[in-house]
This record gives sequence, structure tokens and C-alpha cells, in this order.
Amino acid sequence: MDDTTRQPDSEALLLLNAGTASLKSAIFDACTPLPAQRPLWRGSVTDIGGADSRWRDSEGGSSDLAPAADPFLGAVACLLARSEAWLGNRTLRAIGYRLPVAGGLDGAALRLDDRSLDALEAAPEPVPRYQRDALRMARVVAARWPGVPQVASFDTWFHRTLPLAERMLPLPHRYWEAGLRRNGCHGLSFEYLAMMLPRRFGARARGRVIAAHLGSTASLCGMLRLRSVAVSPGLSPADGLMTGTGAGALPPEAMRHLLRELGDTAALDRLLHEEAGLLGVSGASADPQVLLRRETQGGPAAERAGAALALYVRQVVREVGAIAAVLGGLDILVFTGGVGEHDTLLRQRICAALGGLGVQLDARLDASNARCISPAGSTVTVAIEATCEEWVMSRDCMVLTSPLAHPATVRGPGTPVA
Ligand SMILES: Nc1ncnc2c1ncn2[C@@H]1O[C@H](COP(=O)(O)OP(=O)(O)O)[C@@H](O)[C@H]1O
Ligand SMILES: CC(=O)OP(=O)(O)O
Ligand SMILES: [Mg+2]
Repeated sequence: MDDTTRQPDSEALLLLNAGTASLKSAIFDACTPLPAQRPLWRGSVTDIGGADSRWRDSEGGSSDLAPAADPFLGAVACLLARSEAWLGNRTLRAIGYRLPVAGGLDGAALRLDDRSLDALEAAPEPVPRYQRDALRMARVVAARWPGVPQVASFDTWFHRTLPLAERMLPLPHRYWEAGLRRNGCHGLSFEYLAMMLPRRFGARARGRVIAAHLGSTASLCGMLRLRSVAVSPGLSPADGLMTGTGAGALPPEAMRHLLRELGDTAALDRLLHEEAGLLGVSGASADPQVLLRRETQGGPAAERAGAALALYVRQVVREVGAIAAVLGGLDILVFTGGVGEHDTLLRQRICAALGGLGVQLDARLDASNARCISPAGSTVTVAIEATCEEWVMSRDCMVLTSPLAHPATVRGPGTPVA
């Protein structure tokens, strides 16, 4: 590397990734123009606001989180303190955030300042709750580290290539004009996969790919030539697949019934996002690992755990089938996210149900968590790729804080996304 481009060794990036049930942070070394793919440190708070809320870090640290009046800001305070302690004397070059939607702003990523934060906060509903959380966090961080550049990376950017037929909702046109459209989810994760798959599978990766991001929430993305052409959710993971605590898509009659019964949208939101999904059906847990254990223990509780898992698997299988139809077939099925990367049993159930599409698993490879888990010569390559949204965010931070950066946005001219 040219010495004139070398940053002081002590420069670092802090990336903050607020999801639906977790807050993750990662610190990357900022001494090379393109940060190494492995973070120096990782921290997370899981089950935010729940009974099992815990922080953990990549150095083995972990403890329960004390209840807080505002559980999300409690999680932020915890991770910022841990991050600051880990950083020690290192200088922060930038702090990056994942934002699910660009709120009408242009581009893949942008520098956050009072003006852009105001604009994002003023973006009209509907925006997912965790968008608002990420913006609240950015205000807290700006007060704690004034002067450190802040950068937002948008999930919506990767899905800018969705065709109109995938984006539109069958509603009167005025709602389209008002910005009501299908945006897809987990764009930074799919963008990461779109960079990694060609390294592993060469030209095959440019064919018909379905990426299954199965984490606390779940969404699928169909890609052709590594571009997003089909997605399972609409505006947020509240649509599409069920999740740990979320119902996913529901028939309108069910929504009307629930709204009548519950009386207001806040109660409806709580039910749909916090009390439904695997937790609601099983009556026991949002965590598939817990349900897989419970399923084997017999009795009504085991039956409900089994029913919840069967529903989850069925929804993923149905969506893979639908997206494969849109793609005209399937060359690669890639799993990512906490469940997709680690849950052998659920992967096996999903793949067994997809045999009709040519999906096969080599049980030995799968049990050993190999990265390619289909037998050699299979019609469909089945792969596991550990996602790293924070690495995509770290690149945006480097580009937007470089002296050559375009003043506002990176990764090409933007398509306005509402
Ligand atoms: N080793 C594991 N085996 C099975 N499931 C796992 C494992 N590790 C994490 N998970 C599951 O992954 C989910 C969290 O996914 P992840 O992508 O890490 O988080 P988030 O969606 O909050 O960003 C949880 O449901 C958890 O049970
Ligand atoms: C939906 C989303 O992007 O967040 P999570 O990390 O919780 O899946
Ligand atoms: Mg996530």
C-alpha cells in the first residue's frame, strides 16, 4: 500500500446495527482504504426489552441487562459504554448505522448531520419501528462523540433494482405516489452476499440465486446477475414471513378482527410484532433452538412447539417456491442470518421440502456446518454464508469520510426510494 494513503494505526470505525430484536456493534480497523472483512471486536444486545436481555462481546464478555424505562436506549447505552472501553486510545474515524429505508433521500449511504437527520425523522409513515430506533440512537451518539462523522447505510439501496411489478401494491395510484411500495428488507446483508457468492461460485453466482436471511426476522431475496429482482417482504419484515415474535403477512379480515378486538393500532402493533410468530403459536419462545428442544419433550407444549416450527418451515418453503418461479428456476440457495447459518435441523427441514425444485442436502456436510452443503453435481447448489452487514457499512464510512468523497452520497447516483 502507498504510504501516503495509510491512516494512523489507531483509527477505527464503529458500526451500529439496530434490528427488530437486537442491537449489534462492530469495530473495524480504519488504517486501510478498504477495511478487512473481519471486525476487530463485536458486541450485541439481544432480546431487547425481553426477560432474557443480555449483552455479549466477541471476547467472551456477557451479562444480563438491567431493565430500563426505554429498553432500546438502555441497550444503546450499554453497547456504547462497551465500545468506548474497547476503543481505549483509538480515534474514531466514523460511526456508521444501518437504516432500513432511505426516507426519500438519494443514494446508498449518506453523511448524517442535523439536516439529514431532520429529513429522515420527518419521513412520512409508514417506516419500520427500528428505523426510528436507529435515528434515536444517532442523536444519542452525536451528543456523545460530537465531531465524529456519522454515516447511514440504507437497506433499500440493494433493492433499487426491483422491477415495478415487484414494487407496486395493488392499491389506488395515489398511494404509490405517496410512497407506499414494497421495499424489501436486509438489503445490506444481501449486498454482502452478492459480493461473496462470485468469489465462491464464479459465473454460477450470476444465475438464479435465492438468498434466505433467517435471523430474528426473516426475508428472502431472489437475484439475477447478482441484482435483487424479487423479495418476500413489503415495507418491512412485518409483511412476508413470520418471525420470532412477528406474525408476517395476515389476511385483511384477520387484521380487521384484531383491530376491532384490541381497539387501537398501538395494541395491534404490539400483538403483531411482539406477541405473534413463533412465540405466539408455540406459547413458549421466539427462539427456534428452544422450540426444537421442546418439540421432543412430548405433550401439548411439544405439539405447539412443533406446530410453530412447521409453520415457519412451510412459509419459507412457499416463498422459495414463489421466488424460484419468478426467477425461472434455481441455481443457488444460500442461507444466512443466525438461524440460516447455524440451525442444521431447520435447514434440513426446509431443504427436504424443496426436493421438487432439485434441492438436496448432504447430511454429513450440513451437520459439519460446511459452507457448501449440497452433494457434488446437484442441480441446486445449497450454501451457507455468514453475513456481515457491518462490513458493507464500514466501506460506506471509509468512502464518505475520504477526502475524495462526493459530499453526500456513495455507490453511484441514487434512485429515490420512499
Ligand atoms: N448456534 C445457533 N443455532 C441455532 N440458532 C441460532 C444460533 N445462533 C443464533 N441462532 C438464532 O438466530 C436468531 C438471531 O439471528 P441473528 O441474525 O443473529 O440476529 P438478528 O436477526 O437479531 O440480527 C435467533 O433466533 C437465534 O436463536
Ligand atoms: C428486519 C431487520 O432488518 O432486522 P433483523 O436484524 O432484526 O432481522
Ligand atoms: Mg439482523
